[in-house]
Amino acid sequence: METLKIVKVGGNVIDNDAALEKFLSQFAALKGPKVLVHGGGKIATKLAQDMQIPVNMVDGRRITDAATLDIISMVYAGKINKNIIAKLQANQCNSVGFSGADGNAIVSVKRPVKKIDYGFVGDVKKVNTKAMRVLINNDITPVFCAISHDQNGQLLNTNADTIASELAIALSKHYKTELVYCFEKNGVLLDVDDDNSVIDFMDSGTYETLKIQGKFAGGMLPKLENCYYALQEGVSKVIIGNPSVITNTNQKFSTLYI
Ligand SMILES: Nc1ncnc2c1ncn2[C@@H]1O[C@H](COP(=O)(O)OP(=O)(O)O)[C@@H](O)[C@H]1O
Ligand SMILES: CC(=O)N[C@@H](CCC(=O)OP(=O)(O)O)C(=O)O
Repeated sequence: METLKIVKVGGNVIDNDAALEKFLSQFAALKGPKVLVHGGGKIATKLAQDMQIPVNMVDGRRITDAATLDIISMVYAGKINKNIIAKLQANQCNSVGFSGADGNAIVSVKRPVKKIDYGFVGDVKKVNTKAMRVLINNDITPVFCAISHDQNGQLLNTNADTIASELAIALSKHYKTELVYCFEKNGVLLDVDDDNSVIDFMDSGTYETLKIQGKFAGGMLPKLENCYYALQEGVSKVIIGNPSVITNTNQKFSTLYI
């Protein structure tokens, strides 16, 4: 089976022009089949604040009312996705932008209201890989934003880390999949304020212990949940590191395993 890399890049990198340019030139140079997933939560938050629309995050997930859904659709599927595609084309990486509605790629259901009403947030139910595989097998890179749909005409906000892990799981039926999460820190840190405290290897037992000790917060919580879920569901390798990890394996990063 051919190896396919699914690379997710987070909002703090996207929000920094120089860091994004550097990352995209490194991503474009990656050999072999690949898929890019991007977040953009930080930019959506800024725009919502500028428009005086309240921002509510619970455990790293955005409560998405109708006004917020409009903002994230414009920001994720529009501004960010199209800018990334243009920059990849400038780096000779032919690419096509996707939301989960395109090619019926990611079907989700609106999260049921329990303790919290997340609004227009989708939990992934099915990933259809047909359209993306046609592209991948023709050397064209799919670039996904953090939006899914319910197949009844409704767009839904879905955490970008979840989009990446669900794509990796579905594509693992057709390729050997490696999932790489890139963000602004050097990896999963024992002390979030010390970028040198990278946990090189973390098994699921250590993860549970450190979670109880309160070592992870905010967006790191859904990120790690997604990582272990992906490993359980057939993804071969999951790593977390700063953007250079995709081309430079001499630097520190975290490898997760079950
Ligand atoms: N133990 C930890 N190690 C690294 N980052 C952590 C940790 N605990 C919390 N974080 C926070 O999680 C954030 C990453 O989550 P998030 O912002 O969702 O990432 P992304 O930019 O990939 O979307 C980091 O910016 C950091 O502030
Ligand atoms: C439901 C939910 O929380 N969706 C995320 C999707 C964007 C995202 O995940 O962006 P980063 O990777 O930059 O954090 C949000 O709107 O913030």
